[in-house]
Order: sequence, then structure tokens, then C-alpha cells
Amino acid sequence: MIEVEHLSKTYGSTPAITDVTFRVEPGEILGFLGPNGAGKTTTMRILAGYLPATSGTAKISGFDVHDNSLAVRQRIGYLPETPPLYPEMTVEGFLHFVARIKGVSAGDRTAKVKAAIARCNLQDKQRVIIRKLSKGYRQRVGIAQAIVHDPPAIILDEPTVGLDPRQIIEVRNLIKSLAGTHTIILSTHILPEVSMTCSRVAIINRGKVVATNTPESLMTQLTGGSGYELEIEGEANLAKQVLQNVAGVSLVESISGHHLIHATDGRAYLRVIAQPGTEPGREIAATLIRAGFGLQEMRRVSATLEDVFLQLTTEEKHFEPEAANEGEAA
Ligand SMILES: Nc1ncnc2c1ncn2[C@@H]1O[C@H](COP(=O)(O)OP(=O)(O)OP(=O)(O)O)[C@@H](O)[C@H]1O
Repeated sequence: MIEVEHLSKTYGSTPAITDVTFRVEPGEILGFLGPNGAGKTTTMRILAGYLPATSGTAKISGFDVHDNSLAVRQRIGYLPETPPLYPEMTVEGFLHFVARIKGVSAGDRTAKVKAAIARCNLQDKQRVIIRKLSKGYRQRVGIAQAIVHDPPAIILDEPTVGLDPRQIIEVRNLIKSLAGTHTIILSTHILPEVSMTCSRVAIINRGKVVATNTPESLMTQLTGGSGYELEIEGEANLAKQVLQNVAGVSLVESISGHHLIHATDGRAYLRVIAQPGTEPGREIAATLIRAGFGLQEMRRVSATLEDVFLQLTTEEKHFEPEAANEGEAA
């Protein structure tokens, strides 16, 4: 539905994005996640037909954004970082205006504007001048203008920036409600936004896509699954040997810091990484007790998307593209 292949953009001699490839399936929300300056806005603007790429292709519903820009604009809704609103117009008047320039026929306009107003919960504000709206409501008008012509694809660039926590929840719920009937790309640098809203995530760093997968799969790929942190009475190396033989355990390591600080108090602090899809907690506890160790504390830890993001965007090494795309629909 949205297909991006080997897209690159260079501003003068500065590469902004390099060889970006990903696709978004119909009805899916893809989170496009990256730190400041990673190339998110550049990619979104190319997809929306506002910026020509230096090389590569991008297609929306099969139409090339460069060669068929008119067809693409009719099939795409775009919310830039700063919504393009006319402050002196009423919400309703503005949406009628946008519907007209997006090519909605005069006969369909009233119904489409009404539907966009209802979808974005703007019924109470439809006759209010945009200038008088709060930032949260303005953002909803921004989303309403993106969907008023009922496009199959929607591109949202940092849609919750500058909103208060309540408005953020409202806008995220609105975006989620658009999935299924629309194909959505949500560009953001906010990690929880991706976990809460998106079914899949593409992580972009320094202009390159470094991983694409579901948030859960990314976490599992990077860490080998969830794990446990243990505080035990006994000798660390002995405990490690014992635990290494428990079914489902892939790795046992000392927790650095703890190990050094408490080396003399007879306690060991260990992290056990479980093999993906296994839950060896019960057997870990039973094995330790059977072997005569005292189990002071045991808690489950799982990698967060934040761990994944930090690892991919701060280390030089990252997934090979094949591994990064594993599990992705062809
Ligand atoms: N018009 C421009 N001229 C020159 N360089 C640009 C231009 N626009 C963006 N860049 C550079 O391209 C790179 C990618 O910028 P882009 O705005 O796409 O990133 P971003 O991920 O959207 O960042 P942010 O989250 O800060 O908006 C950056 O290094 C930026 O400085």
C-alpha cells in the first residue's frame, strides 16, 4: 500500500536519508521512529509529494509520488509538524475549503466534512474560528484536514508534539481509530507513542533504516527474550554453572556494579536471559534451592523499546538488514 524503495535525499552535499526501504501494509500503523535529525521529516515530505527525492522510488496505492503526484495527493492525507491551518476560518469552513482543493466533488463535500468532524470529535467546535482553539483542538483540525477527502493513506509527522498529557491520549486514540480503514505512517521521536499506537516500527538513524519489525519482535531479537534478576546467597560462579543447565536459560551473567560492590558479603547478583518463548522462572528458583543457594530476590525484567532504540541508535553495530526485517510481510 505504501512502498518505499532505496529512497535517498541529499541537500546540497549533505545526505539526509540514504537508501531507505520499507513498506506499510493496508490498514497498518507504522511508527517511523528516530532521534532528531534522523531524516523523518525528509522522508514524510517526499512521501507526501512535497519534496523530490534524489534517487529511489515511493508509491502510494501503486502511484509513484513523483510521476503521479496528483493521483498521490488525492490518495494521501498529510499532517506536517505544523498543521497548515487558516486561523481566521471556522473549523467547518476550513474543512470545506480543504475538501474542495483536494478534489472532493461539490455534492460530496458536506457529507465528507461532517464525517471528518465526527471522526475527530470536533462537533462542539465546528463553528469556532480556528485561532480561538486550544493546541489540542487545532491538532484535531489538522488531522481532520488530512482525512477529509477520505484518503487510503495518512502520514502524520510528530502529531503529539506540544500537547498536554490528556490531549496526547486523545490524539493517540484518534490515530488508533483510523487504523484498519487507513494505512498510516506515524513519524515520532517518542518511544511510548510507538509501543502504544503502532503495530510495526521502522527505526531510522542518521538517514538509514536500521530495523523494521513489531515492537515486541525487536525487543526479543535484541535481547533474546525476557529475563530475571536474582539476588542469591552463595558463590556467583557456582550459581552460574548451576543455572546454565536449566532448560530455557540462554545466558547467565553477573550484574556489574552489584557484583563488585557486594563481592564480599556472600551474595551474588545475577541476570538470567531466557530463550525466546520460554518461561524458566519456576525451574530457576527450584534449581537454586535444591543446590543449597539462598534466594533473596527474584524479579522478572524485560527489554523495553527504549533499550532497543538506544542500542540501535547509539552503537555502531546494528542488525544486518535481513535480520532486521525478519518476520516482516513481503
Ligand atoms: N532544507 C534543508 N537543507 C539542508 N539540510 C537539511 C534541510 N532539511 C533537513 N536537513 C538536514 O537533513 C537531516 C534530516 O533532517 P530531518 O528534518 O528530515 O530530520 P528529522 O528526523 O525530521 O528531525 P527532527 O525530529 O529534528 O525534525 C538533518 O541533518 C537536517 O539538518
